[in-house]
Amino acid sequence: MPHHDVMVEAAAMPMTETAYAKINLALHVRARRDDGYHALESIFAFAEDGDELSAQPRDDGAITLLIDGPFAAGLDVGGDNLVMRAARALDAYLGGGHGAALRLTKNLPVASGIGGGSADAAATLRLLCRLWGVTPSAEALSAIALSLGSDVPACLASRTSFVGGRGEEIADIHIAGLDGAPLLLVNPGIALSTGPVFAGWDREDRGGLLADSIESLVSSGRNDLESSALSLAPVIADVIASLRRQHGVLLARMSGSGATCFALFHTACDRDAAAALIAADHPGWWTMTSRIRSL
Ligand SMILES: C[C@](O)(CO)[C@H](O)COP(=O)(O)OP(=O)(O)OC[C@H]1O[C@@H](n2ccc(N)nc2=O)[C@H](O)[C@@H]1O
Ligand SMILES: Nc1ncnc2c1ncn2[C@@H]1O[C@H](COP(=O)(O)OP(=O)(O)OP(=O)(O)O)[C@@H](O)[C@H]1O
Repeated sequence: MPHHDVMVEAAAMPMTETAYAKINLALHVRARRDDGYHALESIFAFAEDGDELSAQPRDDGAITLLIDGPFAAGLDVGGDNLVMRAARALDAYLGGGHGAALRLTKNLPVASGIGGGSADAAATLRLLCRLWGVTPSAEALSAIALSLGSDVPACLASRTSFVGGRGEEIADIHIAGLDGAPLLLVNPGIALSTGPVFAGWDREDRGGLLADSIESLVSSGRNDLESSALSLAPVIADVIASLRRQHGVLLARMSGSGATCFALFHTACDRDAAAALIAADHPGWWTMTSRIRSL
């Protein structure tokens, strides 16, 4: 095959990125701020799996989006989609005129506390920087990310981190035994909007987050949004209880504003057995097996 045909074929291959599911291993809400947001302390970790994004260049300067996958039906491809908002924000920062044909395969439930939309937005920024051959400064990219949502800056690197402020203060951390830990996510089939869950927080500061091991995450970590989410969706208590009674569980808790809960396991066998038992008991619940992403 002549060399130039190989080049043409290679150029037609879409570029891809994974939008890694986000897990709040602990989420301490410290205060309601004057701007309506809440000051947080959280340990973010990421699954190795999530939504999938792909992009190809478009010469006409248009940005388009197609959505497929198991949770595509819950989403609109219009300008409100976080993928479109991220693409337009980056294009505007670059002065406009960049085209892309984007495809999102929506594997994660929508409005479920695992940052699906935020991870999609961050993955779109990573993908389009590659597609358009641009390297904005880390500060510029973080500012674009924060304009899209509080979780988006941490989703840019998708590394285990300590997150403070509204979500924009990010420091990498190492927690012994966490990298590659077998992970199970379970959602009872309920969408919960983040705003009302924060609004139901009882405004009691239960103290800061100091956790450097899985054991200290278990003993001193909390999710301060759990009781508010539970009052909106009581079934979350059943999800947490089903995870906690499984063999080989290290830590089980709700993630973010719910309703998805996660569990970390000693072994992949323990995790897979738990996933099978929970799926058999609750056929309407969504489950995903993965591992904690390590870099
Ligand atoms: C619950 C978490 O997922 C934990 O990681 C995040 O704090 C929420 O992040 P997010 O979904 O990206 O949230 P945003 O889209 O920025 O905000 C949605 C709504 O959640 C509330 N919100 C969000 C973040 C924050 N630190 N304080 C808040 O009170 C606000 O009412 C806001 O209007
Ligand atoms: N690509 C997208 N994927 C998911 N939700 C999107 C997307 N684009 C826009 N949204 C909207 O964003 C809202 C929040 O979605 P998301 O799935 O990020 O919430 P979440 O899982 O509760 O996140 P968090 O953990 O940050 O609270 C939903 O109400 C949804 O309609």
